[in-house]
Amino acid sequence: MLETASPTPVTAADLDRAESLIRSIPDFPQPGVTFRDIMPLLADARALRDCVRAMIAPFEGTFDVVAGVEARGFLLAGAAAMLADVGLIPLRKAGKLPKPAAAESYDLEYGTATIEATEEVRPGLRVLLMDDVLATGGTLAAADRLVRALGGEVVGTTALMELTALGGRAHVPEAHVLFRV
Ligand SMILES: O=P(O)(O)OC[C@H]1O[C@H](OP(=O)(O)OP(=O)(O)O)[C@H](O)[C@@H]1O
Ligand SMILES: Nc1ncnc2[nH]cnc12
Repeated sequence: MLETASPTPVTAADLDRAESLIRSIPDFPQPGVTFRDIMPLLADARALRDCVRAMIAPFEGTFDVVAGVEARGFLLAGAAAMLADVGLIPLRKAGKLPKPAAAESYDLEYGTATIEATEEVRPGLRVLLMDDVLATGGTLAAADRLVRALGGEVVGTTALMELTALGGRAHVPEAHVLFRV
């Protein structure tokens, strides 16, 4: 049985506890940005497990792989792939993959970036996209384009938290998120 099918569901209280472990750092990485630091949450076994289970629960049985966006998305996607007993596809920042099959560029809250994927994203592969933060939505929208450009099927998008003031949901309207700040 998959871990996500555990008879003990993740409760609202579990998620409140996990959310309390997200640290807000003012003016990082630049003045005016409040950085939402998930390191305390990741360091807590119960919070990490509860969050990953809740992030993938709505999609159980619908995906062949989890694709995580470098770097923080890797941490959650790796844990999710193990829980769901599926493979992991890292979507890497430009220049890291020796043999990229496709690339997509996008704007960030603080800068611009390009992500790349390998040919392991094959036509018809059912992919669950995963990241820590939905901010402007540029990253997850680019990840969606990237997977589709290689013929993959995006079955869903899941993030730990949404920074609502940045309006990213307009770019990924179906995204499943645990926390809204
Ligand atoms: O919705 P968006 O505006 O696109 O922003 C969200 C992205 O920004 C952060 O990544 P970042 O590029 O800072 O990289 P990191 O994970 O390597 O820290 C975060 O981990 C998301 O991937
Ligand atoms: N404010 C923020 N905090 C943490 N991660 C982010 N990614 C984009 N914006 C972010």
